[in-house]
Amino acid sequence: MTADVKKETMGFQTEAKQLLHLMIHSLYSNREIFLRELISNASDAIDKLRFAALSNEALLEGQGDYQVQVDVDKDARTITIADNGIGMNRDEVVEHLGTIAKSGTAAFMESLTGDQQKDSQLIGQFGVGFYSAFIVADRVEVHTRKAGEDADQGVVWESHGESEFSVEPRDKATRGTSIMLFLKDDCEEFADDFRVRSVIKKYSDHISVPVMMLKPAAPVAEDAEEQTEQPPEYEAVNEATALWTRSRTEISDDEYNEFYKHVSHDFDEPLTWSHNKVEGKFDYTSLLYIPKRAPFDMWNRDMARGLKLYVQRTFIMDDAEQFLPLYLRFVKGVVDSNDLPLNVSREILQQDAAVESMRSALTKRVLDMLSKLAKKGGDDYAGFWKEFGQVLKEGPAEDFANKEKIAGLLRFSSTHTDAPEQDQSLEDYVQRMQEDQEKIFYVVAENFNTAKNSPHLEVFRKKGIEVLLLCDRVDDWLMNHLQEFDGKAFQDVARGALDLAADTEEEKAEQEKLQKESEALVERMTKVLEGKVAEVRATARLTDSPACLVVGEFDMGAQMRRIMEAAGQPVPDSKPILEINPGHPLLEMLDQEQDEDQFAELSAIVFDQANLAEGGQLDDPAAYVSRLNKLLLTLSGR
Ligand SMILES: Nc1ncnc2c1ncn2[C@@H]1O[C@H](COP(=O)(O)OP(=O)(O)OP(=O)(O)O)[C@@H](O)[C@H]1O
Repeated sequence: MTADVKKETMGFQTEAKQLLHLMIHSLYSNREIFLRELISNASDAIDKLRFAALSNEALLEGQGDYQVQVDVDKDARTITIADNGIGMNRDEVVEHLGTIAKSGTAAFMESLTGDQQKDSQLIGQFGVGFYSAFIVADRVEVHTRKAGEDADQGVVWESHGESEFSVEPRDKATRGTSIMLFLKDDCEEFADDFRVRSVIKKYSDHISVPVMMLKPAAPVAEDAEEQTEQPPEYEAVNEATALWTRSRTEISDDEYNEFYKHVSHDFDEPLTWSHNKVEGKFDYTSLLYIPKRAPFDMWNRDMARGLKLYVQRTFIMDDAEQFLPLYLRFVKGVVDSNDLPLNVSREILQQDAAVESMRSALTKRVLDMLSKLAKKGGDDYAGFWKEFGQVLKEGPAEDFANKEKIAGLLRFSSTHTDAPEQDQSLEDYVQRMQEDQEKIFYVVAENFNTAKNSPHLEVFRKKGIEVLLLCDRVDDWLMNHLQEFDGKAFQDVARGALDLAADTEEEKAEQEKLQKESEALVERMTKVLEGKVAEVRATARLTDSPACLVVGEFDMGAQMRRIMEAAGQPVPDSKPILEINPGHPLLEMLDQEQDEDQFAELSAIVFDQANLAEGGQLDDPAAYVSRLNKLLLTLSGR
């Protein structure tokens, strides 16, 4: 049987085809990155073998020197990247090189705009990987064989990067993967030894395995009588020590940046990083990065998250999620422990006391790194907040111990600026607090405008007291877990009775008078609104609006109630309190109304409007419209 008979041609998965096409076009101006991607994959494959060999030495086939070898052939216009890593069997080749296994790929494809510049950033963030070979090559041949298997289990995968690829068996004596790129006409620079060396140096210096290239031939002496054939000699082109093991002072920003791209598969540079060696009870090194941009799948529950775990410089696993809490899931990097056993598994990590203590130290590190970024000023922290603020807001609920620290990192919009940008810190707020103000006030609403124009703010605006304007979905939940900051309690302005310490004695007396005078009105309204409200009471918190709704001190906030209802969750049955502004002409009119039916109608309108003003939904909107229409008609006397 000839090899041809076993050759099979297959089609790329639709998403893979789209990605290939887009990548070739949008990344062309940055095409040298294909080398970084292929060397990064080769190094990952070696890491995987090194780990597998810990429990099965036979996989090494007696050859434990790991390396990546890069060969160029100017005449044939090819470049070959070969590794002696884990390799792939036939099924793996088809799966890994013919499909994209990442969850959310289809949604990602839909988010592409067709605008080259924007798309190239998105694609970078998605991770370009193996397919980047087709930016420079019009034909790619992958010859691979899984470590530990026989030579006749070798496979060749080949494609022109259009819609199809083929696979066929071919013997391979050595384990690992060799990728040969047949370069496009205008990419022959990548068959040039000097050019390739400089690209490797630039992108792959930090890779811990040596990347070998043929040593330039020594000049042959003219009087040499007979030229003897020397076996080709290879030399390492990169530094080949794991970057995090080197001392901070020796590492340049460029090297940190490139290493980030290797561990994160991000195309962009990181926002900041923190590199630390810890000695003492536990010995470990960590290198943690904050990305500039949120990954496309940050809200996907199955997104890959966590750090790359090494034990004594041996790669153990990707996405070790036990080292950081969920609300810091955007952090990328490496942790290398000297204490954990080499055969550590995910299950062991979950129960290990050393891991627990590393997790709390690493969490502090990240929070400190963010505080530093925030203190530095400039746009960096604002950029961070825009991308990851929503995730950080999950923090106080998840991480009780660091609540105060996280609170210091939060940013809000507030009546101080009245703008939707979330750029005010609690520290700023506290500094601006009035002399006898004891609480930090906030309002939560569906959206920014509803928050900003909330009737609950009227008295605060009048008195010049700042209120935080919250309108993100997580906000009600966040505030349930944030009781205080800097010793000052938080107070929802739409919850419970309003007690402003800033009120003067005169104002307090005035309020009491108001309560007394409106007793009759309150009683009448309570009667006609029975079943709809828990209570009706007069308030001094309104200046322009006739009424507003307030939730009881211990009841669920209105926003939380709406979210839970939308999610089909049962919500406890609690009724709002209607607070009225007796000085408002509408209420004065109501007070004068003798006709009890008319009084009931008007009261119902006041109640429904208070609900609408805070972004609520009416129980019976049609009844509201009909009441209002009846009222409008009386205007024209019909
Ligand atoms: N040199 C190699 N040796 C062994 N397996 C490889 C090699 N190169 C690629 N693979 C396999 O193919 C898969 C797909 O590679 P690809 O580079 O497209 O994506 P990735 O490395 O998983 O992530 P990213 O797209 O973010 O780089 C890899 O996960 C790996 O399983």
